[in-house]
Amino acid sequence: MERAGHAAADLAESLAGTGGHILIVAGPGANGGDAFVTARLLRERFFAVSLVALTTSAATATQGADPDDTAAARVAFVAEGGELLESIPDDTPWALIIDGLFGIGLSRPPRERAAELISAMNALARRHACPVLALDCPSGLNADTGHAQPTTVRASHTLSFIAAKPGLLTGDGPDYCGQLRVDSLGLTSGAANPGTTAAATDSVPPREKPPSAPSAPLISLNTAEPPPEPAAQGHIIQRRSFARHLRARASNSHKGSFGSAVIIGGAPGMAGAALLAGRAALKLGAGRVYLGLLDERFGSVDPVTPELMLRPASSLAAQTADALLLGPGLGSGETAQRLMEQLCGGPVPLVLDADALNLLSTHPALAARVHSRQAATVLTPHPGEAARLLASSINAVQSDRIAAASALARRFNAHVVLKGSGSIVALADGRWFINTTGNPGMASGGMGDVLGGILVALLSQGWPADEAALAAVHLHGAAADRLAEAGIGPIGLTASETIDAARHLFNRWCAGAE
Ligand SMILES: NC(=O)C1=CN([C@@H]2O[C@H](COP(=O)(O)OP(=O)(O)OC[C@H]3O[C@@H](n4cnc5c(N)ncnc54)[C@H](O)[C@@H]3O)[C@@H](O)[C@H]2O)[C@@H](O)CC1
Ligand SMILES: Nc1ncnc2c1ncn2[C@@H]1O[C@H](COP(=O)(O)OP(=O)(O)O)[C@@H](O)[C@H]1O
Ligand SMILES: [K+]
Repeated sequence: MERAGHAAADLAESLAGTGGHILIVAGPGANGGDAFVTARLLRERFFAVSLVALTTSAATATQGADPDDTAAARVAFVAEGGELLESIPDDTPWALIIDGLFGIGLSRPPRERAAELISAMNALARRHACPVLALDCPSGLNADTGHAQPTTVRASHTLSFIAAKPGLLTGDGPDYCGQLRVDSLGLTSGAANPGTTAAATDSVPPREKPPSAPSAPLISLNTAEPPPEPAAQGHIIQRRSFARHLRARASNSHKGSFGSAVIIGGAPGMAGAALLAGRAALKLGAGRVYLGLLDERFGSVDPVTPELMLRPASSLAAQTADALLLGPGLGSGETAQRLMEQLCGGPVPLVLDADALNLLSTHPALAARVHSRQAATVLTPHPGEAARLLASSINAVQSDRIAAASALARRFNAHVVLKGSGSIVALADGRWFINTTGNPGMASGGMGDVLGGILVALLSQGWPADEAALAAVHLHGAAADRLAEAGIGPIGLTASETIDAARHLFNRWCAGAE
């Protein structure tokens, strides 16, 4: 706690500037303890500090917390002349607000005085245009799941202690955390999270690079259902998670060296989805890309990308493929269903997206077939598709994205990419990862088709399915981030532009240029 307070005071000092007034709100548990230590240290550094505690009675103040640490921090603050205020002083031009109300111990929605303090912090930050520093986790955000309560602190900066928590990186987390920074507090792996390496202290801007520690483990708290062995382990996806497959091409290679990707979809009115997937597969290096369109009126050539081999979908069922993507614009008619039945049992890696997932949710026999496949399967649902597959609601999926993705991975014996802000990749063996690349510019039509195309391209080039899923998700988001940094987005970013950016980045990664 003392170390947490020091780290917080250092950051607060840089955020508040000189001579500013700092408002600190302290809760009843150890998060409040961190706030008392921070307040004491900032007073020692001559800042004007106003500290408002949720409970001012020492007896109730330590309930549920580490009573010794929190009480000692409170006593030390008061002993050095600090005052516990009942309410937030009026008319103070706050330079910084520090939220030390709740951290990982939030156990119910904030109500009454707790909710009032959170609302006041948010309102004052808006009124004074001042930064809000959340200690460990913005109060009201579930640090396990990324689900925000209706009353949650909207921080501009979050300083998370020991390691990042999953809920800071997915769902509502990034919007409420602002710039995320992780301080390991000097703890080594064993102390932080047995069996993992320590988290780094690097600054993590929202939606961008995670801490650059070797494997950036996350503290996994209590995801709903315990997964099968090996024990579930949360990590942030980093390039090193799949770097061993990033390599330059051998000179003596030919198109057969990079596999055939087969993509089935494009029912009448939905050819665009399959074309986007096909173009992505081509530009991410598949040796040959066959596109089986259900809309047979479309013709046999895509004039924009004549390299794609367009075929009637039914004729591709027997085509030799090294990897298969089923679903972009597939529709849910009888032909789609028949093709699914034909192709699901095959011995090659299979990606199921979009309508293929919807068919899976309504046809138990197909689901059983997918579960018993010999080759790897990757499912790429967005939250709506995940909800249908789980016979649940989008709200339920979004309120615990890790649990939802993990449940699907178990149910279908597949690797699952649950898309959206902070995509979750849950692997069939129980491990799960959070992706921190990507931005809201990706909330545009066709972006998911591009992900499917990137994925099938990597699979056709022989990548193992688990690492292909991690790499495709990471690359897809990183490409969109690159474009947004260059002003091509987030507003108006298109799926087609993301394909070209992904190709550029992938080539640089494979060449070791970055
Ligand atoms: N575990 C560790 O090694 C460290 C923990 N630290 C801090 O400790 C925090 C966790 O401490 P705690 O476990 O005490 O948890 P918190 O301080 O997050 O909150 C727990 C307290 O809040 C109450 N509470 C929860 N939800 C409430 C609600 N909606 N309305 C009113 N009261 C509510 C609980 O009854 C309990 O008293 C971390 O987030 C971090 O800030 C740091 O000091 C660094 C080291
Ligand atoms: N706010 C966001 N932040 C990060 N990534 C996003 C965001 N919104 C969408 N994406 C990504 O964009 C893609 C959208 O996929 P999907 O919803 O299937 O789109 P479509 O059906 O139009 O192809 C997914 O990879 C998803 O993770
Ligand atoms: K907090």
